[in-house]
Amino acid sequence: MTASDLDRAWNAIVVEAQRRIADPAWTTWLSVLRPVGLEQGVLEVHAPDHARSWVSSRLVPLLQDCAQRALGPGWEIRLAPGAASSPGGRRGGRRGGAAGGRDEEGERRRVPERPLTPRFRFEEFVLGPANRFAHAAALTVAENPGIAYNPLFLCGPPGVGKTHLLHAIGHYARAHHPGIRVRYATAETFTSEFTDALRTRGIDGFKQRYRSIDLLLVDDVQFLMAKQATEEEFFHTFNALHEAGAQVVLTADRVPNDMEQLEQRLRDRFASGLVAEVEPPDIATRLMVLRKRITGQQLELTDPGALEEIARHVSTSVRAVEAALIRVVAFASLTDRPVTRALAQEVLGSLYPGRDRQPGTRRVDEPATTGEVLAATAAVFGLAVDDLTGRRNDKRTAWARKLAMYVAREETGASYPALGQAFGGRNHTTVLNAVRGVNERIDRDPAAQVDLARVHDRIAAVQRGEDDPAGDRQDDRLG
Ligand SMILES: Nc1ncnc2c1ncn2[C@@H]1O[C@H](COP(=O)(O)OP(=O)(O)OP(=O)(O)O)[C@@H](O)[C@H]1O
Repeated sequence: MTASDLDRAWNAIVVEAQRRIADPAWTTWLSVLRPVGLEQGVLEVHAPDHARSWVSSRLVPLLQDCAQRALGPGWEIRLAPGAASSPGGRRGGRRGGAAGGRDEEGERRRVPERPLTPRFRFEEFVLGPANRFAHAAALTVAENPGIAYNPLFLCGPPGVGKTHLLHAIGHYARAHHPGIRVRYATAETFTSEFTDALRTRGIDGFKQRYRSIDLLLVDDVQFLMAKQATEEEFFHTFNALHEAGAQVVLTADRVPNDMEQLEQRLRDRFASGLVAEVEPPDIATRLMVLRKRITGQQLELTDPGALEEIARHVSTSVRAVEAALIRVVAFASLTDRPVTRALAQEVLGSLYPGRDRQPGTRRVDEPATTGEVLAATAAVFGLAVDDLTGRRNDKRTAWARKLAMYVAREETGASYPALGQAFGGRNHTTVLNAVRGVNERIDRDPAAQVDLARVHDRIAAVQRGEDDPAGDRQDDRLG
Protein backbone atom coordinates (compact mmCIF):
# COMPACT_ATOMS: atom_id res chain seq x y z
CA MET A 1 0.00 0.00 0.00
CA THR A 2 1.28 3.51 -0.77
CA ALA A 3 0.43 6.75 0.98
CA SER A 4 -1.53 7.84 -2.04
CA ASP A 5 -3.63 4.62 -1.98
CA LEU A 6 -4.47 5.37 1.60
CA ASP A 7 -5.35 9.01 0.93
CA ARG A 8 -7.41 8.11 -2.15
CA ALA A 9 -9.44 5.51 -0.27
CA TRP A 10 -9.97 7.82 2.70
CA ASN A 11 -11.02 10.75 0.48
CA ALA A 12 -13.60 8.59 -1.23
CA ILE A 13 -15.03 7.56 2.13
CA VAL A 14 -15.10 11.14 3.40
CA VAL A 15 -16.85 12.40 0.26
CA GLU A 16 -19.51 9.71 0.68
CA ALA A 17 -19.86 10.47 4.39
CA GLN A 18 -20.23 14.18 3.80
CA ARG A 19 -22.95 13.49 1.26
CA ARG A 20 -24.89 11.52 3.85
CA ILE A 21 -24.26 13.46 7.04
CA ALA A 22 -26.41 16.54 7.46
CA ASP A 23 -25.40 17.43 11.03
CA PRO A 24 -22.44 19.86 11.04
CA ALA A 25 -21.33 18.47 14.42
CA TRP A 26 -20.75 15.07 12.81
CA THR A 27 -18.74 16.70 10.04
CA THR A 28 -16.55 18.25 12.71
CA TRP A 29 -16.02 14.86 14.35
CA LEU A 30 -15.05 13.54 10.96
CA SER A 31 -12.42 16.23 10.56
CA VAL A 32 -10.47 15.04 13.62
CA LEU A 33 -9.94 11.57 12.16
CA ARG A 34 -6.70 10.68 10.36
CA PRO A 35 -6.20 7.67 8.13
CA VAL A 36 -3.09 5.83 9.33
CA GLY A 37 -3.01 2.46 7.62
CA LEU A 38 -4.48 0.35 4.83
CA GLU A 39 -4.00 -3.38 4.77
CA GLN A 40 -6.06 -5.85 2.72
CA GLY A 41 -9.26 -3.85 2.65
CA VAL A 42 -8.96 -2.72 6.31
CA LEU A 43 -8.52 1.02 6.69
CA GLU A 44 -7.29 2.18 10.09
CA VAL A 45 -8.17 5.64 11.34
CA HIS A 46 -6.73 7.48 14.31
CA ALA A 47 -8.96 9.48 16.64
CA PRO A 48 -7.75 11.71 19.51
CA ASP A 49 -8.14 9.90 22.85
CA HIS A 50 -10.94 12.09 24.10
CA ALA A 51 -13.01 11.40 20.95
CA ARG A 52 -12.41 7.64 20.72
CA SER A 53 -15.48 6.32 22.43
CA TRP A 54 -17.85 8.56 20.50
CA VAL A 55 -16.12 7.84 17.21
CA SER A 56 -16.07 4.13 17.85
CA SER A 57 -19.73 3.84 18.77
CA ARG A 58 -21.27 6.36 16.38
CA LEU A 59 -19.00 7.25 13.50
CA VAL A 60 -17.18 4.02 12.70
CA PRO A 61 -20.35 2.07 11.80
CA LEU A 62 -21.42 4.88 9.49
CA LEU A 63 -17.98 5.11 7.89
CA GLN A 64 -18.00 1.37 7.37
CA ASP A 65 -21.17 1.72 5.41
CA CYS A 66 -19.76 4.65 3.41
CA ALA A 67 -16.60 2.65 2.63
CA GLN A 68 -18.63 -0.20 1.19
CA ARG A 69 -20.67 2.14 -0.91
CA ALA A 70 -17.70 4.18 -2.15
CA LEU A 71 -15.14 1.39 -2.59
CA GLY A 72 -17.06 -1.84 -2.83
CA PRO A 73 -18.13 -4.68 -0.53
CA GLY A 74 -15.70 -6.17 1.96
CA TRP A 75 -14.13 -2.91 3.15
CA GLU A 76 -13.66 -2.44 6.84
CA ILE A 77 -12.94 0.62 8.99
CA ARG A 78 -11.03 0.08 12.20
CA LEU A 79 -9.98 2.49 14.95
CA ALA A 80 -6.20 2.49 15.38
CA PRO A 81 -4.97 1.79 18.94
CA GLY A 82 -5.02 4.91 21.11
CA ALA A 83 -2.02 6.60 22.76
CA ALA A 84 -2.76 4.85 26.04
CA SER A 85 -2.46 1.37 24.52
CA SER A 86 0.16 2.19 21.95
CA PRO A 87 2.96 4.68 22.40
CA GLY A 88 3.15 6.59 19.15
CA GLY A 89 -0.48 6.02 18.46
CA ARG A 90 -0.63 9.24 16.55
CA ARG A 91 0.34 9.46 12.98
CA GLY A 92 4.02 8.74 12.73
CA GLY A 93 4.98 11.68 10.53
CA ARG A 94 3.57 14.35 12.80
CA ARG A 95 6.16 16.89 13.82
CA GLY A 96 7.08 16.39 17.44
CA GLY A 97 4.16 13.97 17.82
CA ALA A 98 3.83 11.24 20.38
CA ALA A 99 5.95 8.84 18.34
CA GLY A 100 8.72 8.55 20.93
CA GLY A 101 6.63 7.42 23.89
CA ARG A 102 9.56 6.68 26.18
CA ASP A 103 11.32 10.00 25.49
CA GLU A 104 8.09 11.79 26.11
CA GLU A 105 7.66 10.12 29.48
CA GLY A 106 11.23 11.04 30.34
CA GLU A 107 10.60 14.65 29.41
CA ARG A 108 7.43 14.77 31.46
CA ARG A 109 9.30 13.50 34.46
CA ARG A 110 11.95 16.19 34.05
CA VAL A 111 9.59 19.16 33.70
CA PRO A 112 6.90 19.20 36.35
CA GLU A 113 3.43 20.13 35.12
CA ARG A 114 2.08 23.44 36.34
CA PRO A 115 -0.80 22.29 38.50
CA LEU A 116 -4.36 23.47 38.13
CA THR A 117 -5.71 25.43 41.09
CA PRO A 118 -8.14 23.06 42.85
CA ARG A 119 -10.76 25.77 43.55
CA PHE A 120 -10.92 26.98 39.93
CA ARG A 121 -13.71 24.65 38.80
CA PHE A 122 -16.99 25.22 37.00
CA GLU A 123 -18.87 24.36 40.20
CA GLU A 124 -17.21 27.31 41.95
CA PHE A 125 -17.84 29.77 39.14
CA VAL A 126 -20.69 32.22 39.63
CA LEU A 127 -22.63 33.01 36.49
CA GLY A 128 -23.80 36.45 35.47
CA PRO A 129 -24.44 38.51 32.37
CA ALA A 130 -20.77 39.54 32.20
CA ASN A 131 -19.43 36.00 31.93
CA ARG A 132 -22.31 33.82 30.73
CA PHE A 133 -21.14 33.61 27.14
CA ALA A 134 -17.53 32.85 28.05
CA HIS A 135 -18.67 30.25 30.58
CA ALA A 136 -20.92 28.53 28.01
CA ALA A 137 -18.08 28.46 25.49
CA ALA A 138 -15.65 27.11 28.09
CA LEU A 139 -18.03 24.36 29.12
CA THR A 140 -18.69 23.37 25.51
CA VAL A 141 -14.96 23.12 24.85
CA ALA A 142 -14.42 21.12 28.03
CA GLU A 143 -17.13 18.69 26.96
CA ASN A 144 -15.91 18.37 23.36
CA PRO A 145 -12.22 19.26 23.23
CA GLY A 146 -10.95 19.73 19.69
CA ILE A 147 -14.45 19.62 18.30
CA ALA A 148 -16.34 22.77 19.13
CA TYR A 149 -14.45 26.08 19.06
CA ASN A 150 -10.78 25.83 18.36
CA PRO A 151 -9.06 27.87 19.61
CA LEU A 152 -11.21 29.34 22.33
CA PHE A 153 -9.85 32.77 23.21
CA LEU A 154 -11.00 34.21 26.56
CA CYS A 155 -10.24 37.87 27.13
CA GLY A 156 -11.07 40.70 29.49
CA PRO A 157 -9.69 42.99 32.19
CA PRO A 158 -7.80 41.72 35.26
CA GLY A 159 -9.55 39.63 37.89
CA VAL A 160 -12.77 38.76 36.06
CA GLY A 161 -12.33 34.98 35.96
CA LYS A 162 -10.37 34.11 32.80
CA THR A 163 -7.83 31.95 34.61
CA HIS A 164 -10.61 30.39 36.66
CA LEU A 165 -12.40 29.30 33.47
CA LEU A 166 -9.17 28.10 31.90
CA HIS A 167 -8.42 25.83 34.88
CA ALA A 168 -12.05 24.73 35.01
CA ILE A 169 -11.76 23.45 31.44
CA GLY A 170 -8.68 21.45 32.45
CA HIS A 171 -10.33 19.95 35.55
CA TYR A 172 -13.48 19.06 33.65
CA ALA A 173 -11.61 17.50 30.74
CA ARG A 174 -9.49 15.38 33.07
CA ALA A 175 -12.55 14.18 34.95
CA HIS A 176 -14.69 13.41 31.91
CA HIS A 177 -12.21 12.25 29.26
CA PRO A 178 -9.99 9.63 30.88
CA GLY A 179 -6.52 9.59 29.41
CA ILE A 180 -6.75 13.07 27.93
CA ARG A 181 -3.38 14.82 28.00
CA VAL A 182 -3.78 18.34 29.35
CA ARG A 183 -1.07 20.94 29.68
CA TYR A 184 -1.52 24.27 31.44
CA ALA A 185 1.09 26.98 31.04
CA THR A 186 1.32 30.72 31.28
CA ALA A 187 2.86 32.53 28.33
CA GLU A 188 5.71 33.17 30.72
CA THR A 189 6.38 29.51 31.45
CA PHE A 190 6.16 28.75 27.75
CA THR A 191 8.72 31.48 27.08
CA SER A 192 11.13 30.47 29.81
CA GLU A 193 10.89 26.75 29.00
CA PHE A 194 11.54 27.60 25.36
CA THR A 195 14.58 29.76 26.08
CA ASP A 196 15.91 27.14 28.51
CA ALA A 197 15.41 24.48 25.83
CA LEU A 198 17.37 26.57 23.32
CA ARG A 199 20.16 27.12 25.82
CA THR A 200 20.42 23.49 26.86
CA ARG A 201 19.78 22.04 23.42
CA GLY A 202 16.62 20.43 24.67
CA ILE A 203 14.41 21.75 21.91
CA ASP A 204 13.18 18.31 20.82
CA GLY A 205 12.01 17.53 24.31
CA PHE A 206 10.34 20.93 24.52
CA LYS A 207 8.47 20.35 21.27
CA GLN A 208 7.36 16.96 22.39
CA ARG A 209 6.08 18.32 25.68
CA TYR A 210 3.96 20.93 23.99
CA ARG A 211 2.86 19.05 20.93
CA SER A 212 2.00 15.60 22.20
CA ILE A 213 -1.08 16.66 24.12
CA ASP A 214 -4.81 16.86 23.53
CA LEU A 215 -5.61 20.07 25.37
CA LEU A 216 -3.30 23.06 25.72
CA LEU A 217 -4.33 25.85 28.09
CA VAL A 218 -2.22 29.00 27.92
CA ASP A 219 -2.76 31.97 30.21
CA ASP A 220 -1.92 35.62 29.43
CA VAL A 221 -0.80 35.27 25.82
CA GLN A 222 -0.35 39.04 25.61
CA PHE A 223 3.07 38.33 27.10
CA LEU A 224 4.14 36.66 23.89
CA MET A 225 4.19 40.09 22.29
CA ALA A 226 7.48 41.41 21.00
CA LYS A 227 9.37 38.16 21.63
CA GLN A 228 10.09 37.14 18.11
CA ALA A 229 11.57 33.68 18.57
CA THR A 230 8.97 32.67 21.15
CA GLU A 231 6.14 33.96 18.96
CA GLU A 232 7.50 31.90 16.09
CA GLU A 233 7.70 28.77 18.24
CA PHE A 234 4.23 29.36 19.62
CA PHE A 235 2.89 29.73 16.09
CA HIS A 236 4.31 26.34 15.11
CA THR A 237 3.12 24.72 18.33
CA PHE A 238 -0.34 26.09 17.71
CA ASN A 239 -0.42 24.83 14.12
CA ALA A 240 0.87 21.38 15.03
CA LEU A 241 -1.77 20.96 17.72
CA HIS A 242 -4.54 22.36 15.57
CA GLU A 243 -3.66 20.06 12.69
CA ALA A 244 -3.69 17.09 15.03
CA GLY A 245 -7.17 17.99 16.28
CA ALA A 246 -6.00 19.00 19.75
CA GLN A 247 -7.86 21.75 21.57
CA VAL A 248 -6.19 25.08 22.36
CA VAL A 249 -7.60 27.57 24.88
CA LEU A 250 -5.96 30.95 25.43
CA THR A 251 -6.53 33.91 27.71
CA ALA A 252 -5.40 37.50 27.36
CA ASP A 253 -6.18 40.95 28.68
CA ARG A 254 -7.41 42.12 25.26
CA VAL A 255 -8.92 40.85 21.99
CA PRO A 256 -6.45 39.43 19.45
CA ASN A 257 -6.76 42.43 17.16
CA ASP A 258 -5.61 44.78 19.90
CA MET A 259 -2.31 42.94 20.30
CA GLU A 260 -0.54 45.30 17.96
CA GLN A 261 2.91 44.03 18.74
CA LEU A 262 2.01 40.46 17.92
CA GLU A 263 2.67 39.18 14.43
CA GLN A 264 -0.45 39.39 12.27
CA ARG A 265 -0.44 35.65 11.49
CA LEU A 266 -0.57 34.78 15.19
CA ARG A 267 -3.35 37.30 15.81
CA ASP A 268 -5.27 35.72 12.94
CA ARG A 269 -4.80 32.27 14.44
CA PHE A 270 -5.98 33.47 17.85
CA ALA A 271 -9.11 34.97 16.33
CA SER A 272 -9.83 32.02 14.06
CA GLY A 273 -11.98 30.09 16.56
CA LEU A 274 -14.22 31.76 19.09
CA VAL A 275 -13.30 34.96 20.95
CA ALA A 276 -15.30 35.27 24.19
CA GLU A 277 -15.00 38.38 26.29
CA VAL A 278 -15.48 38.44 30.06
CA GLU A 279 -16.50 41.73 31.60
CA PRO A 280 -16.51 43.11 35.14
CA PRO A 281 -19.28 41.52 37.25
CA ASP A 282 -22.64 43.17 37.88
CA ILE A 283 -23.81 43.67 41.44
CA ALA A 284 -25.89 40.47 41.62
CA THR A 285 -22.88 38.40 40.57
CA ARG A 286 -20.67 40.19 43.06
CA LEU A 287 -23.13 39.40 45.82
CA MET A 288 -23.31 35.75 44.78
CA VAL A 289 -19.52 35.49 44.75
CA LEU A 290 -19.41 36.87 48.28
CA ARG A 291 -22.10 34.48 49.52
CA LYS A 292 -20.24 31.57 47.99
CA ARG A 293 -16.96 32.60 49.59
CA ILE A 294 -18.58 33.02 52.98
CA THR A 295 -20.09 29.54 52.76
CA GLY A 296 -16.83 28.06 51.49
CA GLN A 297 -14.85 29.54 54.37
CA GLN A 298 -17.58 28.82 56.92
CA LEU A 299 -17.63 32.39 58.12
CA GLU A 300 -20.55 33.47 60.18
CA LEU A 301 -22.21 36.69 59.22
CA THR A 302 -25.01 38.05 61.29
CA ASP A 303 -25.60 41.11 59.15
CA PRO A 304 -26.26 40.31 55.47
CA GLY A 305 -26.01 44.04 54.86
CA ALA A 306 -22.24 43.68 55.18
CA LEU A 307 -22.06 41.66 51.97
CA GLU A 308 -24.36 44.07 50.18
CA GLU A 309 -22.12 46.91 51.25
CA ILE A 310 -19.02 45.18 49.88
CA ALA A 311 -20.75 44.27 46.62
CA ARG A 312 -22.01 47.82 46.22
CA HIS A 313 -18.68 49.38 46.99
CA VAL A 314 -16.33 47.28 44.85
CA SER A 315 -17.20 46.83 41.21
CA THR A 316 -14.03 46.53 39.14
CA SER A 317 -13.45 42.78 39.30
CA VAL A 318 -14.25 39.60 41.18
CA ARG A 319 -10.71 39.59 42.55
CA ALA A 320 -11.27 43.06 44.03
CA VAL A 321 -14.56 41.87 45.56
CA GLU A 322 -12.86 38.87 47.17
CA ALA A 323 -10.03 41.05 48.44
CA ALA A 324 -12.52 43.50 49.93
CA LEU A 325 -14.24 40.67 51.79
CA ILE A 326 -10.91 39.53 53.20
CA ARG A 327 -10.13 43.06 54.33
CA VAL A 328 -13.44 43.45 56.10
CA VAL A 329 -13.27 40.06 57.81
CA ALA A 330 -9.64 40.51 58.85
CA PHE A 331 -10.36 43.99 60.22
CA ALA A 332 -13.31 42.64 62.20
CA SER A 333 -11.18 39.95 63.80
CA LEU A 334 -8.34 42.39 64.51
CA THR A 335 -10.67 44.77 66.29
CA ASP A 336 -12.84 42.02 67.77
CA ARG A 337 -16.02 43.40 66.23
CA PRO A 338 -18.81 41.67 64.32
CA VAL A 339 -18.92 41.96 60.55
CA THR A 340 -21.70 44.43 59.95
CA ARG A 341 -22.71 46.85 57.22
CA ALA A 342 -21.32 49.72 59.29
CA LEU A 343 -17.98 47.96 59.67
CA ALA A 344 -17.81 47.23 55.96
CA GLN A 345 -18.54 50.87 55.24
CA GLU A 346 -15.84 51.92 57.62
CA VAL A 347 -13.23 49.58 56.20
CA LEU A 348 -14.02 50.32 52.60
CA GLY A 349 -14.06 54.03 53.17
CA SER A 350 -17.56 54.68 51.93
CA LEU A 351 -18.58 56.48 55.11
CA TYR A 352 -16.87 59.37 53.47
CA PRO A 353 -18.06 59.23 49.87
CA GLY A 354 -16.50 61.85 47.73
CA ARG A 355 -15.03 63.73 50.66
CA ASP A 356 -12.00 65.70 49.59
CA ARG A 357 -8.83 65.00 51.45
CA GLN A 358 -6.14 67.45 52.45
CA PRO A 359 -4.64 69.67 49.77
CA GLY A 360 -2.55 67.69 47.32
CA THR A 361 -4.38 64.44 48.05
CA ARG A 362 -7.24 62.71 46.27
CA ARG A 363 -10.80 61.64 46.99
CA VAL A 364 -11.42 58.58 49.12
CA ASP A 365 -13.36 56.71 46.47
CA GLU A 366 -10.52 56.86 43.99
CA PRO A 367 -8.13 53.91 43.81
CA ALA A 368 -4.67 54.36 45.24
CA THR A 369 -1.63 55.01 43.08
CA THR A 370 1.34 52.64 43.04
CA GLY A 371 3.34 55.21 45.00
CA GLU A 372 0.70 55.31 47.72
CA VAL A 373 0.59 51.51 47.91
CA LEU A 374 4.37 51.41 48.26
CA ALA A 375 4.33 54.05 51.00
CA ALA A 376 1.51 52.33 52.90
CA THR A 377 3.14 48.90 52.71
CA ALA A 378 6.50 50.25 53.79
CA ALA A 379 4.86 51.95 56.80
CA VAL A 380 2.97 48.83 57.85
CA PHE A 381 6.08 46.66 57.71
CA GLY A 382 8.41 49.28 59.20
CA LEU A 383 10.47 49.46 56.00
CA ALA A 384 11.55 52.23 53.64
CA VAL A 385 10.02 52.46 50.17
CA ASP A 386 13.54 51.93 48.81
CA ASP A 387 13.61 48.53 50.51
CA LEU A 388 10.56 47.51 48.51
CA THR A 389 11.85 48.79 45.19
CA GLY A 390 15.46 47.75 45.89
CA ARG A 391 17.22 44.41 46.12
CA ARG A 392 16.90 43.69 49.84
CA ASN A 393 15.57 40.17 50.03
CA ASP A 394 15.11 38.96 53.59
CA LYS A 395 11.88 37.06 54.15
CA ARG A 396 9.90 39.96 55.61
CA THR A 397 10.90 42.42 52.89
CA ALA A 398 10.28 39.92 50.12
CA TRP A 399 6.78 39.22 51.48
CA ALA A 400 6.04 42.95 51.91
CA ARG A 401 7.14 43.57 48.32
CA LYS A 402 4.93 40.81 46.95
CA LEU A 403 1.97 42.06 48.92
CA ALA A 404 2.55 45.60 47.65
CA MET A 405 2.64 44.27 44.09
CA TYR A 406 -0.66 42.47 44.66
CA VAL A 407 -2.34 45.54 46.16
CA ALA A 408 -0.95 47.81 43.45
CA ARG A 409 -2.33 45.52 40.76
CA GLU A 410 -5.68 45.42 42.50
CA GLU A 411 -5.86 49.17 43.11
CA THR A 412 -4.35 50.58 39.94
CA GLY A 413 -5.09 47.84 37.40
CA ALA A 414 -1.70 48.80 35.90
CA SER A 415 -0.08 46.32 33.53
CA TYR A 416 2.49 43.86 34.89
CA PRO A 417 5.36 45.49 32.94
CA ALA A 418 4.38 48.95 34.26
CA LEU A 419 4.32 47.61 37.82
CA GLY A 420 7.66 45.91 37.25
CA GLN A 421 9.08 49.32 36.36
CA ALA A 422 7.55 50.96 39.42
CA PHE A 423 9.05 48.27 41.64
CA GLY A 424 12.63 49.08 40.76
CA GLY A 425 12.79 47.95 37.13
CA ARG A 426 11.84 44.34 37.77
CA ASN A 427 10.71 41.93 35.13
CA HIS A 428 6.95 41.69 34.67
CA THR A 429 7.17 37.93 35.37
CA THR A 430 8.22 38.73 38.93
CA VAL A 431 5.09 40.83 39.42
CA LEU A 432 2.86 38.24 37.77
CA ASN A 433 4.20 35.48 40.02
CA ALA A 434 3.90 37.70 43.08
CA VAL A 435 0.24 38.50 42.34
CA ARG A 436 -0.61 34.85 41.75
CA GLY A 437 1.35 33.74 44.85
CA VAL A 438 -0.32 36.28 47.12
CA ASN A 439 -3.71 35.40 45.66
CA GLU A 440 -3.21 31.79 46.68
CA ARG A 441 -1.64 32.56 50.06
CA ILE A 442 -4.40 34.87 51.26
CA ASP A 443 -6.84 32.11 50.42
CA ARG A 444 -5.39 29.84 53.10
CA ASP A 445 -3.28 31.93 55.49
CA PRO A 446 -5.09 34.16 58.02
CA ALA A 447 -1.85 35.99 58.88
CA ALA A 448 -1.50 37.02 55.24
CA GLN A 449 -5.09 38.26 55.30
CA VAL A 450 -4.26 40.41 58.29
CA ASP A 451 -1.21 41.89 56.53
CA LEU A 452 -3.37 42.68 53.52
CA ALA A 453 -6.00 44.31 55.70
CA ARG A 454 -3.37 46.45 57.40
CA VAL A 455 -1.98 47.70 54.11
CA HIS A 456 -5.45 48.63 52.92
CA ASP A 457 -6.19 50.21 56.22
CA ARG A 458 -3.12 52.34 55.98
CA ILE A 459 -4.10 53.45 52.48
CA ALA A 460 -7.61 54.29 53.70
CA ALA A 461 -6.21 56.27 56.61
CA VAL A 462 -4.05 58.31 54.26
CA GLN A 463 -7.10 58.83 52.07
CA ARG A 464 -8.98 60.22 55.02
CA GLY A 465 -6.07 62.52 55.69
CA GLU A 466 -5.36 61.03 59.10
CA ASP A 467 -2.02 61.82 60.66
CA ASP A 468 -2.03 58.82 62.94
CA PRO A 469 -3.11 56.15 60.54
CA ALA A 470 -4.94 53.03 61.60
CA GLY A 471 -2.26 50.85 60.02
CA ASP A 472 0.34 52.17 62.46
CA ARG A 473 -2.03 51.87 65.36
CA GLN A 474 -2.67 48.27 64.42
CA ASP A 475 1.04 47.68 64.27
CA ASP A 476 1.34 48.89 67.87
CA ARG A 477 -1.65 46.87 68.93
CA LEU A 478 -0.24 43.73 67.42
CA GLY A 479 3.10 44.42 69.04
N1 LIG B 1 -17.53 34.27 38.15
C1 LIG B 1 -16.72 33.95 39.17
N2 LIG B 1 -17.18 33.15 40.17
C2 LIG B 1 -16.40 32.85 41.23
N3 LIG B 1 -15.13 33.30 41.38
C3 LIG B 1 -14.63 34.09 40.42
C4 LIG B 1 -15.39 34.44 39.26
N4 LIG B 1 -14.63 35.24 38.48
C5 LIG B 1 -13.45 35.36 39.11
N5 LIG B 1 -13.44 34.68 40.27
C6 LIG B 1 -12.36 34.61 41.26
O1 LIG B 1 -11.66 35.86 41.20
C7 LIG B 1 -10.25 35.67 41.35
C8 LIG B 1 -9.54 36.22 40.12
O2 LIG B 1 -9.95 35.46 38.99
P1 LIG B 1 -8.93 35.07 37.80
O3 LIG B 1 -7.56 34.82 38.36
O4 LIG B 1 -9.56 33.98 37.02
O5 LIG B 1 -8.92 36.42 36.99
P2 LIG B 1 -8.24 36.76 35.58
O6 LIG B 1 -9.33 37.34 34.75
O7 LIG B 1 -7.53 35.59 35.04
O8 LIG B 1 -7.21 37.89 36.02
P3 LIG B 1 -5.73 38.27 35.44
O9 LIG B 1 -5.94 38.78 34.07
O10 LIG B 1 -5.25 39.32 36.39
O11 LIG B 1 -4.91 37.02 35.50
C9 LIG B 1 -10.07 34.17 41.54
O12 LIG B 1 -10.00 33.91 42.93
C10 LIG B 1 -11.33 33.57 40.94
O13 LIG B 1 -11.68 32.34 41.53
